[in-house]
Amino acid sequence: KEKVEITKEQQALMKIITDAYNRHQIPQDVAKKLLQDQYSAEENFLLLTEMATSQVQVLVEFTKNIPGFLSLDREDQIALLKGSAVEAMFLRSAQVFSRKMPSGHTEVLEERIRKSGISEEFITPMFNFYKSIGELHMVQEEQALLTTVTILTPDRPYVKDQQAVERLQETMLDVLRKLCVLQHPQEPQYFARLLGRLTELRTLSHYHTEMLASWRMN
Ligand SMILES: O=C(NC1CCCCC1)[C@H]([C@@H]1CCCCO1)n1c(-c2ccc(Cl)cc2)nc2cc(F)c(Cl)cc21
Repeated sequence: KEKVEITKEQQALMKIITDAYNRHQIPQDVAKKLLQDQYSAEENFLLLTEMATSQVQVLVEFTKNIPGFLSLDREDQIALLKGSAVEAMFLRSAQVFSRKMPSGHTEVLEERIRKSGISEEFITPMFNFYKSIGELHMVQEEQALLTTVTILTPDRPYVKDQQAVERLQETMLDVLRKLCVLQHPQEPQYFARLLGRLTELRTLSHYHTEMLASWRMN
């Protein structure tokens, strides 16, 4: 049973990434808005586009704090951002949905999103993903590292120097793996479960264009 230990450098790396992740929250809290008022399908669609747009800006700022990211080829940086923006948006939506809320709030939030205009066929896979993320009860360091690992996916379209991205992603995966072992000692397969969510996330993201195109406007 090897003793898992996070090195000083890995500790520092994790702090930089987690602080950056927490700093770059979405300006106005979309969950609060949805809990306060009931919006029409058009208003919900507008809210989603506004949120997604501000999320992209947040993502760009966040990646600047990923050690090594700015040393990548500039065009590769853009390819990584473009390739991960939708996944990062769904991952953040899942994390917002899974936040501990006063009793009854999550149910209201779910109901409002179910009725927001999204086509029926996408509701189930989307909430299955949100609930599978919620069940992991990730600590904020794990959330930040999981988003970082998603951004640093080497096989995004148009990435030229995949090796350089792979090296960075490996560095982050090593920290995440150790963190999972230390945070969830009772669950040796926790890290594997976490990575399995990234596969589900990629599938959900394939629906994104169709989800927008089929938004049920009145
Ligand atoms: O604005 C949203 N998410 C932002 C995106 C940037 C990061 C912060 C969260 C959307 C909007 C809100 C208005 C109704 C329709 O869903 N949203 C989605 C969602 C995302 C993609 C599509 Cl195509 C459909 C729905 N899932 C959510 C889960 C949630 F818990 C909350 Cl609070 C909002 C959620």
